[in-house]
Amino acid sequence: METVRVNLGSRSYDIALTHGATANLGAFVRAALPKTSSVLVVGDSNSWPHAESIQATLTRAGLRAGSAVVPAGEASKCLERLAGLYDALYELAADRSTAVVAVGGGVIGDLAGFAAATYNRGLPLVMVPTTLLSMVDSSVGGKTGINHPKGKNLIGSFHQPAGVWIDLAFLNTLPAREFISGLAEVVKYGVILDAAFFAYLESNSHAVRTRDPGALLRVVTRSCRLKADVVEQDEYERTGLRAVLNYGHTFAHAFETCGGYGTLLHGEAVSIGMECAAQLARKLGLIGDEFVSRQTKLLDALGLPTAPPTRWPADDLIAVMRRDKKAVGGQMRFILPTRLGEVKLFDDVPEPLVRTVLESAVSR
Ligand SMILES: NC(=O)c1ccc[n+]([C@@H]2O[C@H](COP(=O)([O-])OP(=O)(O)OC[C@H]3O[C@@H](n4cnc5c(N)ncnc54)[C@H](O)[C@@H]3O)[C@@H](O)[C@H]2O)c1
Ligand SMILES: O=C(O)C(=O)C[C@@H](O)[C@H](O)[C@H](O)COP(=O)(O)O
Ligand SMILES: [Zn+2]
Repeated sequence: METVRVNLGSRSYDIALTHGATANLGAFVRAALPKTSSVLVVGDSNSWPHAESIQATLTRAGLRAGSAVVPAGEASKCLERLAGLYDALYELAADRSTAVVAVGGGVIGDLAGFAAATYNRGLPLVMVPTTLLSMVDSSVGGKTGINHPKGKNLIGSFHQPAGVWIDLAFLNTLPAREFISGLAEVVKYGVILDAAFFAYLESNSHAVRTRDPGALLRVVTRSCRLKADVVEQDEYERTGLRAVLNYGHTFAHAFETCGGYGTLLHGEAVSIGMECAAQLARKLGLIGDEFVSRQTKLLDALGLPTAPPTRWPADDLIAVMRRDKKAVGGQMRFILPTRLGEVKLFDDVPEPLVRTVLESAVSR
C-alpha cells in the first residue's frame, strides 16, 4: 500500500493507494475517525456492487452502516438527490460523529460530500473513489457540491475528507469511455504543473490507455501528489494558485451546461476545453504551434475528443462562461498555458477571440 499525505494542519489526511485490499477499509476508517460508530455508505446504481461490499466490510469492523443509492449520472448532482441523502442521514439517526462514505465517481463524491458538509453543519467524510477521474481528482481537495440548471457546480462548499481510500481493482469494472474521460484530468496535471509527467504520458500512452497496472499506479499516485501540493498551498482557491486546476474548465463547464449535463462526460468536456484553451493561448501569442500540436496529439492518443459534438451557439456558451465561479463582475477568466508545465490566470481576453475559438471548434 502506498500513501499520499495531504498536509492541511488539523484537516490533514491520507490517500491510501491499494489494489484489492478493501477488506482493510474498516481499519482505515477507524484509524482516521476513532470516535465514529456509524456510517452512511452512498453509492450509485453502477458503483453499488462495490458500495455493498464496503458496507459489509464496515459492518464487520463494528460500525453501524446504513446505505443510500442514487441513480447513476451527472443529473444526480441536484437538490432532489441531496434531499434524499439528508433523509437517509435522518433515518440513520446520524449524529456529528456519523461519517458519510462516498463510494463512486465524482458525482457521488461531490453530492455525498456536500451532504456531509451541510448535514448537522458538518459530518466526517471518507472518499472511496471508483472511477479513474475520481481517483486522480475529485476525491482529493475538498470541493463538494451540486449543479444549478444554468451553471456547473454553482452550489457547494469546501469540505475536506478525513481519508481517501483508492482501490485500483475497482477500475476493472469501469467502462472504457468512463476510464478515458478520467485521463483528461491526468493530462491536465502534466500541462499545468509537470512537463516530465506530460512526456511520460506521451511515451506511455498505450500502456496508460490499456490500464497496464504499473502505468496506472504511477498515473494515479503522481496525479494525487500534484493535486495535493496545490491544495496544500491554496485550500480555498483564494490566492489564485488553486485556480490552475481549472485549466480547460471555463470552456468545459460551458459545454456541459449547454449540453444539459447529458451530452459530454466531464473529462470529455475538459479535453475539448483544454484544446480550446490552447488555441486561445496560441492566438494570444502565449505559446506556439508546437505546444498545441503536442497536447492535441496526446489527447488523441488517449482516445479523448478535441472538438465538441455539437455547435452550441457562442452567445450561449459565453453567457455561461461569464457566470463561471472564477468570473469577477461578469468578466470571463481563463487559465492559459505559457509553456508546458506552467499556466497563468487571464481576465483580459478579448471576447471576439474567444468567439473565434468557439466558432472554429466544431470544424477542427
Ligand atoms: N470535486 C472535485 O474536485 C471534482 C474534480 C473533478 C470532477 N468533479 C466532478 O466529478 C464528476 C465526474 O466524475 P466521474 O467521471 O467519476 O463521473 P461519475 O461519477 O458519473 O461516474 C462515471 C460513471 O461510472 C459509473 N461507475 C462508477 N464507478 C464504477 C465502477 N467501478 N465500475 C463501473 N461503473 C462505475 C458511474 O455510475 C457513472 O455511470 C463531475 O460531476 C465533475 O464535475 C469534481
Ligand atoms: O479541485 C479543483 O480545484 C478543481 O478545479 C478540479 C476540477 O477538475 C473540478 O472539475 C472542479 O470541480 C472544478 O471546480 P469548480 O470550482 O470550477 O467547480
Ligand atoms: Zn474537472
